[in-house]
Amino acid sequence: MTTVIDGKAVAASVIETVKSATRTLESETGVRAGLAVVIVGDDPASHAYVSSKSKMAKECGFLSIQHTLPNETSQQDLAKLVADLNADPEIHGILVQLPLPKPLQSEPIIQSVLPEKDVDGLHVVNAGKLATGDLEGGLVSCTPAGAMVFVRRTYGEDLSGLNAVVVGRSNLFGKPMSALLLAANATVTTAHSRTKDLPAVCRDADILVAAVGRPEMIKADWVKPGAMVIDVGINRVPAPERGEGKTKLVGDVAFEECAKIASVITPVPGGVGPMTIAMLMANTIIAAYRKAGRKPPKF
Ligand SMILES: Nc1nc2c(c(=O)[nH]1)N[C@@H](CN(C=O)c1ccc(C(=O)N[C@@H](CCC(=O)O)C(=O)O)cc1)CN2
Repeated sequence: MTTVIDGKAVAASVIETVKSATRTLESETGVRAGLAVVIVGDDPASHAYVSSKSKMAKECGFLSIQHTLPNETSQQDLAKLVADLNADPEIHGILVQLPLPKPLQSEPIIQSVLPEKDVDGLHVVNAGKLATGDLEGGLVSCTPAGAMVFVRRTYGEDLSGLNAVVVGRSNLFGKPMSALLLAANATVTTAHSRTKDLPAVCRDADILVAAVGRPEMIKADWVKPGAMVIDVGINRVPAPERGEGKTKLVGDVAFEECAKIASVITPVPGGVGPMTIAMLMANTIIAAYRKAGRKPPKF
């Protein structure tokens, strides 16, 4: 029997932990966790994600601030906003929604967020801590942190003896996911578009993670029987079967056929996606606990 992970349910359990930790922190120290989310431009998907983040932050009991800036925002004005948020003692977490509209450059902005407020986990200090196996001191990028919750709930804390293959090497997902799996003692391969015989490499994986952005690229014969398959892709494709001009979301994994081979699999939608926002809340409460000199909860 294949287990299809219910990402919404797991995310809801993470949010319950965040809510309880928020109440404890406020009642014991008077500190209310604060999250600032910054969005530039008018991309509809980004606006939807940011609204969900701001709404969820309120539900968690945080001070939730959203800065919505126009397309024409200059690099300097955006940098000034980040500097102001860095200096604001009520704000424990800062997230700049990506991608930024052209010609804005995201990297200088990401690196200007104070590492201790970088709840996206993208600052080189946080990426470096993760790369050196320091999982307690830094903040981890939200989507891989969420995928690791699924892995821990399936296999436990120690992945010794398991082969993990991560297809994709982005800074937002592939690299931190590989580092997290390695820190949990898995034998990790980071595969990408230039990997030779990708299907054969994937077939070796006990844990196969797909983050390539190519609809349904991973096929059933790429999957080792009994493997755990985590799909991080979110691709909107035409769905003429639903009516003229209709679309649907699919992952990077051909779900129906791969579900017959895997023992555990995540769906799209409803798998890793909801964990991204839940782990942003988790990172914010971790940052607030650290600022207050308290030991943060574990997720
Ligand atoms: N600064 C950041 N920018 C972006 C990130 C990020 O982690 N930090 N990730 C993505 C977008 N994203 C959050 O920002 C995000 C993507 C998807 C989901 C989600 O819940 N997806 C649902 C489907 C949603 C739909 O119907 O469209 C799912 O998979 O079930 C949440 C957050 C890029 N930018």
